Formats: sequence, structure tokens, C-alpha cells
Amino acid sequence: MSLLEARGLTRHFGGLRAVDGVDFDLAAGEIHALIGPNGAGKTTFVSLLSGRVPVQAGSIRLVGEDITRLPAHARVRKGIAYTFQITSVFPGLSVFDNVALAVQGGRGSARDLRGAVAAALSRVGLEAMASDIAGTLSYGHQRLLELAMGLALQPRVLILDEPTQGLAAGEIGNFKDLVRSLVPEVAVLLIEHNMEVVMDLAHRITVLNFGQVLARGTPAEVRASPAVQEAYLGA
Ligand SMILES: Nc1ncnc2c1ncn2[C@@H]1O[C@H](COP(=O)(O)OP(=O)(O)OP(=O)(O)O)[C@@H](O)[C@H]1O
Repeated sequence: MSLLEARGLTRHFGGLRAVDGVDFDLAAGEIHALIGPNGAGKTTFVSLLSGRVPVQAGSIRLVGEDITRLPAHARVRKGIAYTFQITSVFPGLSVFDNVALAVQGGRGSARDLRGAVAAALSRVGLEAMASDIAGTLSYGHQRLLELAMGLALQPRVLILDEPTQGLAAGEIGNFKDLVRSLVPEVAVLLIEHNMEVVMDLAHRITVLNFGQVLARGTPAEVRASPAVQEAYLGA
């Protein structure tokens, strides 16, 4: 059984078929990349999975349970964490407090709040900055804070939307090591434009184009696909 399974997932905006009958399976413990040209429907698709955008047709199952109509906060409690854009960090609060808020919204019982925050911060290497005000952190550190907030939710599925955007080259290497360290406890669904990161990290790739699945497979299979090369990789 897939950890997370979508069948015929559909969301149109007026006449625009942003997501149009997508079947998708996320296996336990995998790093799965979602790629495709600008406007292909990637963010809309993960917004359907996380419940930020309502589904018009199709179904979503998490470990076999139908979650298609559950509100976003209920999906978080069931283990789907979508690390939102950096705006989800409260800039006036400390790093500790940002993560503490996430712990309280998550799946765990949070009996040991301090311990849970410390564990999430040490996972991303920010433990020394716990008392810093989040808004004073560098951009790269704010992205790590965002990841710590996602991990503090104790997710089964962690959805990362363009996590390397704006990171310096040196930071990208650390980020890849960090994502690798998360599996197999967590399954990672990664929207990523940096093909070097995708090909290096992903176990499997799904390619969207005009709201539909153009191809799926291992990095080698996707790279070799003539349809993908024509539509996307520009080879
Ligand atoms: N709330 C909305 N209302 C109307 N159209 C929308 C809405 N959200 C997305 N769209 C449109 O749906 C299409 C898919 O957008 P989406 O952001 O999902 O693509 P994407 O693959 O994530 O693109 P990018 O790589 O540029 O982030 C686009 O044409 C976009 O303009």
C-alpha cells in the first residue's frame, strides 16, 4: 500500500486545468520529486494533498484512509506537513517559539515541549540559535527554521516546495545531506527546479505538464524520456 495515494485528482480554475486527473503514489521512506515547467500545476497539486486548496474531483488516501475532504489542520495532525513558503515563519518571535508553535500544532503529544523543540532544531543544526529572533536570521537559516518547523510536526509525509530557492551553492550541499537524513522515517515530496538537486536526491520523479502526468520513474528513466526532454529538459 502507498503511504499517500492520489487518484484522478483534479482542480480547475475557471477554464484552466491546473491539475487534471492526476494519479500519484508516494511510498514510505522515499524521496519523490515533482517537476515540470512553470505553471504545470505542481504547487496546486501539493496544495490539494495538504488541503490548502479543495479537491474538485478524485481522491486522496493516507495509509488507506480517505482524507480527500479533511481540512488542512486535520491533515497536519494525520502527518502531512507542507512547509509553506518562508512567510510561515513569525519574524518577531524567537527561533525556539516558532518551532514550539509548530510542535503544538502537530501529530505528537508534545508532553516534552522543550525536548521536542530542541530535537527539531538540532536536526537542522540551528540549536545554537534557539533564542535568536527569527527575522534576524540569514535567508538560508530561515529556510532551515522552516524545515525544523515542518519536522516538529512529526510528519509521515513532508512536502517541500522549492526548498533550495535562494540558497547559496554551499548551503545546497548541506540541504541535500539533511533531506537524505530524514528518510526513511519520513517520506519526502519535493517540488524543485534545480535539476542537479532533483537528479541527486530523488528516488523517483513525477513530471507534470499542463496539469497532467507527463512521465514518472527513476531519475535515469525520466532523463531518458523523449517526452520529458521535449517538454521540459530542453535537450
Ligand atoms: N488560485 C488560483 N486561481 C487561478 N489560477 C490559479 C490559481 N492557482 C494557480 N493557478 C494557475 O494554475 C496553473 C498552475 O499553477 P501552479 O502554481 O500550480 O503551477 P506550478 O507548476 O507550481 O508553477 P511554478 O513552477 O511556476 O511555481 C497556473 O496557470 C496558475 O496561474
